[in-house]
Amino acid sequence: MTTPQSSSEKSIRHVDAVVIGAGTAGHNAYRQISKVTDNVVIINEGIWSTTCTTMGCMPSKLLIAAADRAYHSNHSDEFGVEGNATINGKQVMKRVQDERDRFAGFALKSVDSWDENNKIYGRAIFSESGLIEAHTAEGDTQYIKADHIIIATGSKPFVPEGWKLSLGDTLLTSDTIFELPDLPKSMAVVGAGAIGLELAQAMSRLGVEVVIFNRNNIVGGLRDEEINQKAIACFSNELDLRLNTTIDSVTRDDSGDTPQAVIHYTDADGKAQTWRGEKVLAATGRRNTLHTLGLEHVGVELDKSNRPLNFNRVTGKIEGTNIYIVGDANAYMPLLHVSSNEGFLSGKEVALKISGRADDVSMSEAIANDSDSTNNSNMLNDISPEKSQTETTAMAVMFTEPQIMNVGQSLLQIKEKGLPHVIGEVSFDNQGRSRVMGVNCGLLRIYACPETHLILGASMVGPDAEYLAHILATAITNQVDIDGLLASPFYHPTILEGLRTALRDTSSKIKKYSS
Ligand SMILES: Cc1cc2nc3c(=O)[nH]c(=O)nc-3n(C[C@H](O)[C@H](O)[C@H](O)COP(=O)(O)OP(=O)(O)OC[C@H]3O[C@@H](n4cnc5c(N)ncnc54)[C@H](O)[C@@H]3O)c2cc1C
Ligand SMILES: NC(=O)c1ccc[n+]([C@@H]2O[C@H](COP(=O)([O-])OP(=O)(O)OC[C@H]3O[C@@H](n4cnc5c(N)ncnc54)[C@H](O)[C@@H]3O)[C@@H](O)[C@H]2O)c1
Repeated sequence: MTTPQSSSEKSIRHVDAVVIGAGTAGHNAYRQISKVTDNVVIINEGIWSTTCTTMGCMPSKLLIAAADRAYHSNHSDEFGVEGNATINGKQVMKRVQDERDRFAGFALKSVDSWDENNKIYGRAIFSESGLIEAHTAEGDTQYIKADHIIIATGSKPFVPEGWKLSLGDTLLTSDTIFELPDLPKSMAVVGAGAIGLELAQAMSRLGVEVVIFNRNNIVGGLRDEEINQKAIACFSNELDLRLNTTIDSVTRDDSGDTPQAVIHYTDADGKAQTWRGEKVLAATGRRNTLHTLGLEHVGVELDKSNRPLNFNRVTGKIEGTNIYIVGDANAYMPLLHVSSNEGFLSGKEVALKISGRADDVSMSEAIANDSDSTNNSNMLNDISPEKSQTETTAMAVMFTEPQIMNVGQSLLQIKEKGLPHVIGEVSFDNQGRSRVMGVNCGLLRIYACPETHLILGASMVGPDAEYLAHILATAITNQVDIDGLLASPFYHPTILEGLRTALRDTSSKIKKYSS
């Protein structure tokens, strides 16, 4: 519906709901709302195929898949299998791009099926009057008034100031690295977080000369120093990790045949050093863009880290407003499954409100009856009326080798809160199946409450960490205690038997604590 405004000559479109951002969170929210109304708009600048499929989770895992093939072909001598794999960089990148485009195609097919009248290609901001202004690529501005607003604007790579200008096209971010037509000869990866570790190891395994710089002595953002030290030890077996370094300046040298990136840095011993090579990957974090949206005009306050205040961690709703902020945009847990769940739940809640069913249908019933909700069933406990609303159990996995995983509360959080806890652990250095498979480097630590015997959290570097993460997150979510987990069968010989050893260690420490 379009209402002409005589005073300002503006044409204001009044909609039931607007979704800003067409990534995973925005797609999920839009799909739910469009089930109950056609009077919904989704505004998006840039790609419509989602960060995860196009420049995030999927292309990074495709690159890692190629890298692991290469690495194991060349590093199986101890098994009596000698190999000398040739890496065809162009074919590596072609498969990454072809498969990535296939995944992106599914997302775009869904977008194509949406009513063209409901899609606006442009950038949204809030005006002083509280209207949403959509600035389109053609230079038009559309004015929108919405009864419900879902902000799903994601995050962008953070690049230190001046680097783009100094490094030009020798600088890569996760937005550009998957577009390379071939593998570079050498690369500095700045940042040893999730993106830095995953991509540095993949590139190194594909024969690129890689060094990783990190400003502190922490890899993968680990908050348990023992796991951190173990991770550093495991990765140092194959990666050139330069931790505790300060990048003083970056420049570019165009004097030779190929442009060279140059990094001047101070190493861990305080010595001035220089690195030269073909590319620099800035993996120095991602930032949301909430501060650029004019949210102050609609009563949303942000903290120093650009996170919304008065925020419901389950649905993303800003209390006292009709606004939801979901996915990477709220900067609380910038992970795919969280973006997906938050987009779905906010969209579902808005759909129930629009259809006037919010009061008579509980969210759990709505989800149980929803054919799209299979991925979101873990949220049922969080939002059923019988239980108070709680946050999703935190879970993160890094797809390095060995993998890193964290679930529940970190050791740092537990200590800061002063919670009573014991720590049970297992080393994977000599664990049976890990040794059989030649993947024996790792450590798992489980933090448990000695009073309730419940798991508070866990951290691990080691093989199959992705599966252990899911088991432990399920136990935390469903409040299965240590004995409950130990009562489950563990097949022999599996890497998961390591989990049983850690649980037994936790159990014996609980007994000692209590006696
Ligand atoms: C290299 C890499 C690897 C990753 N690997 C994993 C992984 O293995 N597992 C995992 O769980 N997570 C992973 N992630 C994180 C995951 O990709 C994100 O958490 C997820 O994609 C965020 O989805 P979203 O919907 O919040 O945002 P996005 O998908 O980024 O969507 C936001 C959309 O909003 C648009 N937009 C922004 N501002 C505006 C505006 N003002 N107006 C209109 N539109 C706007 C953007 O252009 C974009 O289209 C990875 C990320 C990267 C970069
Ligand atoms: N497997 C996964 O789930 C996965 C994979 C990739 C990315 N992600 C998501 O993407 C987010 C962003 O990842 P990221 O790795 O870019 O960010 P991050 O915040 O995890 O890590 C950034 C790292 O860069 C370092 N750093 C920052 N500035 C630096 C500087 N000037 N010099 C040296 N080091 C510097 C930091 O100390 C930190 O170790 C993650 O938090 C995660 O949510 C998830």
